[in-house]
Amino acid sequence: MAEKLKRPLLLVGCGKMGGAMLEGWLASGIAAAGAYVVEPFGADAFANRRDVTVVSSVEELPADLSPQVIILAVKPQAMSAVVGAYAKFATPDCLFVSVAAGTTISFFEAELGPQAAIVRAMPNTPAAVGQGITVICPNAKATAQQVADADILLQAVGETARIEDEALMDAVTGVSGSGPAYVFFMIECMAKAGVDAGLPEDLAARLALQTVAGAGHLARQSDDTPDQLRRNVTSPNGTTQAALDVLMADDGLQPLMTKAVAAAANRGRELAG
Ligand SMILES: NC(=O)C1=CN([C@@H]2O[C@H](COP(=O)(O)OP(=O)(O)OC[C@H]3O[C@@H](n4cnc5c(N)ncnc54)[C@H](OP(=O)(O)O)[C@@H]3O)[C@@H](O)[C@H]2O)C=CC1
Ligand SMILES: O=C(O)[C@@H]1CCC=N1
Repeated sequence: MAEKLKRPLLLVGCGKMGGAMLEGWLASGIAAAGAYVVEPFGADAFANRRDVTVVSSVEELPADLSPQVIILAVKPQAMSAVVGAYAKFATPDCLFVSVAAGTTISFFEAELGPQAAIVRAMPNTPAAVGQGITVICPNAKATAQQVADADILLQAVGETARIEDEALMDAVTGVSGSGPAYVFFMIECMAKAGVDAGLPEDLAARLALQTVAGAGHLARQSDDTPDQLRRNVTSPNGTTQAALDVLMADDGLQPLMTKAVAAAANRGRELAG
């Protein structure tokens, strides 16, 4: 780990996404200056962890706390009730990173003040094991150093990409933010299909999980494209071809996936209010 934050990070909301990122940050050592967590009913998984202080409200934070980065990871629907209490931290040397789906940079500028440095980010839960991908989009007040800080922080839990057009964030959410759920569902579907084809449940579950994990690993390691890797499995007129004739039919997986991603992106736009 080359770079570490010089001042503490403050995580607001330590649920599934905030907790996944914090797990990754602690493992990477990036929060060497300490991490503070605000979580109303406590964050048991982090209560006794070194360098982590968990409090249940903003009022319980040390009066002299000067976080380098504040990560806002509460539900989009809760954000307007929560974020105002953090406006006191909105000085030029404090960066706000929001991971909330749909919630726009202009919303945060209105809540935190026009001087606030903000990065809107869309991570995903594989961050917990350092395998996430996060797309970031900064506002005009975020300095190059602060954007670099956000990048360092999020690279500690996986890959990052940057976009300038905030409107693309909803499509990003539809592909990678929500995407792990589609893959987990595919594991479930493959296992169920195996049981339907006569396999014992535990073997079907194991085959489905390792096949998805192994294929993902191969796709990443290989110089071949996913398309070529698919062809490598597909013997002419063999078993895979029979299955792909179903999955690649006009009403197969592609139109379904396009519809699913569009539904997620549309929901993101709705959450913007
Ligand atoms: N889950 C995911 O895969 C991803 C989620 N996101 C985004 O991350 C954000 C969090 O989602 P997710 O982790 O799934 O949701 P969770 O409900 O698991 O986490 C939100 C947490 O915030 C807590 N909270 C509520 N009010 C406050 C408050 N006033 N101060 C501090 N914490 C508070 C909640 O506590 P309590 O439950 O007690 O109310 C909860 O633990 C959302 O905005 C979502 O869009 C982005 C990418 C992926
Ligand atoms: O389902 C949601 O709204 C959040 C955003 C992306 C993943 N989970």
